[in-house]
Amino acid sequence: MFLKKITLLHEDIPSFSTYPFSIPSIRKLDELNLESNITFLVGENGSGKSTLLEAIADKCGFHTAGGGRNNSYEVFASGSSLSNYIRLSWLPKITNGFFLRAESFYHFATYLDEMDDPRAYNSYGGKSLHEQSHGESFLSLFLNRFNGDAIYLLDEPEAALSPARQLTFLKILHDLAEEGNSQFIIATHSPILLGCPNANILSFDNGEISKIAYEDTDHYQITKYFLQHREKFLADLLREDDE
Ligand SMILES: Nc1ncnc2c1ncn2[C@@H]1O[C@H](COP(=O)(O)OP(=O)(O)OP(=O)(O)O)[C@@H](O)[C@H]1O
Repeated sequence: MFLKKITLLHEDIPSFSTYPFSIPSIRKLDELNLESNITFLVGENGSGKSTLLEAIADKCGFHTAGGGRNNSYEVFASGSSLSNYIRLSWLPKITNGFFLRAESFYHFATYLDEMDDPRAYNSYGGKSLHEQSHGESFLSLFLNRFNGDAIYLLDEPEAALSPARQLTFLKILHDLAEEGNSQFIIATHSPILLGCPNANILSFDNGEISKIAYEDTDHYQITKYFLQHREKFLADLLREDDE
């Protein structure tokens, strides 16, 4: 592990009534201890996961639209100033890593193409990411670019992956974390990825960031109930809509 703790510098914050400090989970943040090579961030849409992940990426010097330290390209800038108000505690400090933002990965692929140098693709499966399907390009990144002694910040990596490929990714993740000495912080809605062994799950729900067991997440409970009681679940859901 490398990144051990994230601290919100409360005393420096001008106002808690504007974004990003108005987000309940961020407002209540004090110190967040990371205890595993894999930390998942879960929570309802809009609960603050991406905001925190992007601030960590910015603080690491990664491009906030996606990429590593050496990737500099023109695309929308970071939307929040949270990175100016957090402290990252490392032991040891590393600078190698990557920020994957599913929603802007297209721009990263274009940036590689515009370098107009075949060597640019070496870490991404040997050919343009635009010539690979969305899911294939994600897996190329995970398989070729990700290796040891690095921190990877991933925002919804499951976005392009079929359930089978999510399992492939889970295996890559597990092996890199166990044997490759890589650290991952991953915002996800995937009940498959969340099942990765030896991971810590942090919930952003209920206005705070707190540790949660896999079986207590909505992702696990709703998916399990849906699969086990699909007909009843749908009947109840659709009846509610009709009322
Ligand atoms: N640039 C911005 N300016 C103002 N508010 C913003 C901005 N970006 C996000 N927000 C708000 O901050 C809140 C947290 O957004 P964030 O993207 O961090 O949520 P999230 O937990 O990652 O959600 P999701 O699961 O949908 O990706 C949301 O209510 C969102 O509307």
